[in-house]
Amino acid sequence: MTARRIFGVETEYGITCATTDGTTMTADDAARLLFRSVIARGLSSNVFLRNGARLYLDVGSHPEYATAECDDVHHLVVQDRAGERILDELTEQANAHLAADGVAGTVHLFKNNLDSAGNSFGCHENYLVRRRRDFRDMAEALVPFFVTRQVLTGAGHVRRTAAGRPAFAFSQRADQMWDALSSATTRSRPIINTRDEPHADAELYRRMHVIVGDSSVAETTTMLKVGATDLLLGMLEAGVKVRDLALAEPMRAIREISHDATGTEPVELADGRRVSATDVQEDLLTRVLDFVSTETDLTPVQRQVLDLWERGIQALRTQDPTGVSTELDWAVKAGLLERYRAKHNLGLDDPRVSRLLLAYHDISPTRGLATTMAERGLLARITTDEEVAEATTVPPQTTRAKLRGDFVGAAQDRRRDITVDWVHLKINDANQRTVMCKDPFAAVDQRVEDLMAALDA
Ligand SMILES: Nc1ncnc2c1ncn2[C@@H]1O[C@H](COP(=O)(O)OP(=O)(O)OP(=O)(O)O)[C@@H](O)[C@H]1O
Ligand SMILES: [Mg+2]
Repeated sequence: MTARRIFGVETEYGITCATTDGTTMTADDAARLLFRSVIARGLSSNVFLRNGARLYLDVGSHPEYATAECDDVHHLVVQDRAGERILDELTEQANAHLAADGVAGTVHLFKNNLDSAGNSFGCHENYLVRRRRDFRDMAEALVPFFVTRQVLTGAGHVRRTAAGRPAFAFSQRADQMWDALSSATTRSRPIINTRDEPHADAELYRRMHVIVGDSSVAETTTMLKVGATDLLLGMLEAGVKVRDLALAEPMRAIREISHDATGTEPVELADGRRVSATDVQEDLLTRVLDFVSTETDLTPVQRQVLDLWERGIQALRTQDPTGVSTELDWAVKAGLLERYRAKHNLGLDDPRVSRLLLAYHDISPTRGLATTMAERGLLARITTDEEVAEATTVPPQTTRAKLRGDFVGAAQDRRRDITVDWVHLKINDANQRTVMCKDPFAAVDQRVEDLMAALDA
């Protein structure tokens, strides 16, 4: 019933270079410095790594890490954290360069979605779905879920109201979205990007590309974000219809819901009913629970997802975040904010408060807050440092990522020139041998073994 699915998460990171000697360094310069060693190794700022992931610097200055394909939410969380470690290592190298050049500055990388100038960058989720004629219906049925899930998985944000006052909001991303469904990412920034690029056998599959999410710092928030979406998708793919939750104005609702820090103010549905984001989430969770009620082999992480989904709704119902205060980013941040402001008697718009909240997103274990908070029991973890460290070089073992990662690793070890993307593996020599891996579920492939053998030739 809950079929195996492929997922991957792309994270764009915010970058700044804080200098203390009056010199300035733009985000572009900092990003180029960050990628110096990547380019030196592979002659490109767009590389696939031996853990199967993609690391690149697109136009603009946001370094991006796209995890390899996973078929288990726990693995995905581990791979996503591995991306942070890889980028943190690059940050340390960049800082060592600066120090060697006598520049009094520090590069910071942030896992968030807004820079100080208000530019937005994303965290995209990818879900493999079977190709079917009613893809658009399914995507539309998911819109109310994506508009409302920010009350559980939003990163938390201090925004400015129209009157210029600071106020707590659920999401950094909600104000930046312009469309429910569209095939253009940059122009209209839709919730679901419907561009048809499956990175797989196009006759069988589509890749659902979700753009609306906030980047998550808490591992449990990533888990819930992807895990709940996966379960709901499974239910829709099995034929359960969700038609009665369509929103009257999704893009208006997404903003109103983000701005209502209680999660309980109603928004209007297409049928005229008025329900809150919490109501919608509770309704969807009830349907999913009903759908999986006869399921005997839910994975441990699926059970954790359902449990956290339920406790998140409970926290909103009771207006008491205690039960999720180490697991959901917005609640973790609200607690952090509360403690700090009580101690120092500061307003929400005090620059020290802004710096504190930003430090929650700083991926550095030394400069950022997350590592210490986890050590003090203020931030939940579901991975171990060992698992994450291993995932920086070892691909997921049960998907196509294994083929790619092993191929990249073998080529790196033998200093062979190759070209790789999500589907293709190619040796750049006179023969130009290429293998196409169109099945993202396949972790074993004789053709790839032959190709790896050809690396030794
Ligand atoms: N068939 C698939 N189904 C679901 N996810 C996939 C599939 N193939 C690859 N992925 C995941 O999709 C993500 C693709 O990342 P990438 O940044 O290359 O995205 P893109 O949308 O193709 O390109 P871009 O970001 O450059 O517009 C990765 O996280 C990868 O693991
Ligand atoms: Mg991308």
